[in-house]
Amino acid sequence: MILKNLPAIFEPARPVLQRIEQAGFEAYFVGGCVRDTILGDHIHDIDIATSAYPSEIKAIFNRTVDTGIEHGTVMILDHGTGYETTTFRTESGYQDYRRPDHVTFVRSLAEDLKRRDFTINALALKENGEVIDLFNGLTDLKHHLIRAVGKPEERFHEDALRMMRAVRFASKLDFNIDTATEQGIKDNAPLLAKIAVERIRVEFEKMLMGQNPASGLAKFLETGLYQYCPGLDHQQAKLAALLPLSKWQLLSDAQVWSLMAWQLSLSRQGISSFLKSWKTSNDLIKAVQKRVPAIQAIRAGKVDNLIIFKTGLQGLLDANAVAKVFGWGMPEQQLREQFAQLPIKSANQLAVNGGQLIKQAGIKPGPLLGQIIYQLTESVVSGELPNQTDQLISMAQKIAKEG
Ligand SMILES: Nc1ccn([C@@H]2O[C@H](COP(=O)(O)OP(=O)(O)OP(=O)(O)O)[C@@H](O)[C@H]2O)c(=O)n1
Ligand SMILES: [Mg+2]
Repeated sequence: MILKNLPAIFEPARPVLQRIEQAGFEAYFVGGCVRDTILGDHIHDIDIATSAYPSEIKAIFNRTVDTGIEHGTVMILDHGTGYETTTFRTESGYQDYRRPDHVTFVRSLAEDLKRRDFTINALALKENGEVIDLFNGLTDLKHHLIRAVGKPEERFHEDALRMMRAVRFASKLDFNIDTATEQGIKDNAPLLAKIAVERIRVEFEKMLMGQNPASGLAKFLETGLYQYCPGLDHQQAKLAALLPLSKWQLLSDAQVWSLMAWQLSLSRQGISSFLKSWKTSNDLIKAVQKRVPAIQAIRAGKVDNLIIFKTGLQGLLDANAVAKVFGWGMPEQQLREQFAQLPIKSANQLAVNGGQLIKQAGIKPGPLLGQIIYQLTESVVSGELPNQTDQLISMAQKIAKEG
């Protein structure tokens, strides 16, 4: 197969490959960028593989950075753009199911491609548009099939994360998984326990943000992979309840994890421990804790000023995206308008601050001050009280007297 017009992203990289070839070596675009070009999908980055050793690449180009030289990766800097180039390699060992004990540089493209995960990811593209397809990746692309290169078990023993990649691609591309490959995942699913949770998390998130997340999730359940993921091992029934829902379109990790927290009925504390077991950031934990009550409000048709204020616009839109999965979504424009009409949109817009309450309302610093500010904020947000300094101060004095 020859691709006549390569997407624009390849153009500036072509001279880089040409220079490697002129120096007597081979160089190809490889991996996801070739797959996505043939599918006509968006390409987010370009990977280059070459027969030249790192030292040889560094001799050809003036400006390079050693980004992963022990694995054969060197970044070539060309007109302000960096191109990651990796020497063809074979790997051996894999005693821990996640990284090779030895990386050996080789001169043969075939040797390099045969240690890649799936046939659709083992295509190579020459600078002139010629596609090298040694494992029938093109046929599998046409038939929408994810198939391991060679023996599935060997590929999954080399890197157990590839089992998660299979279900991620099934969702992302809306592809099926070849029967032998799927059997390989079932047989080797327990090896996922060897993989760092951060790496699993990336694949899990991408799975739920794909074109057909319900299909990816179904395979994640059928193969038993879920049993080796934090907090999901006993949740088959709740996860399976998501499968009949068809209107998924999640766009961010906050949305993905809010859906999980909602579906698993997690409390505020439960969200924190669940997400800590997935090693997410604290910001994400806070974001999910904000979004779950908003999902509840949307579902109940009780989206009042207070919940809008507490959740914030982005949080509301995320909660609504999750609610949509269940068919409860509100028109986005309505949420935007309700937010726009809030008397104040953040706590610092309150017409009085702690210092003023101490000086002008005679309130002592301490927990009561915090409570008063909270009550004033609530009254202003809900429209009971205008956001005017004098009115807020007299209200504060009244609360202090009564409290
Ligand atoms: N566990 C892995 C990870 C990657 N690869 C190979 O390295 C390429 C690049 O990896 P990566 O960028 O992680 O995945 P892509 O397939 O490019 O998908 P995307 O970047 O779109 O997520 C893959 O296509 C595949 O050939 C592999 O064989 N095994
Ligand atoms: Mg990639």
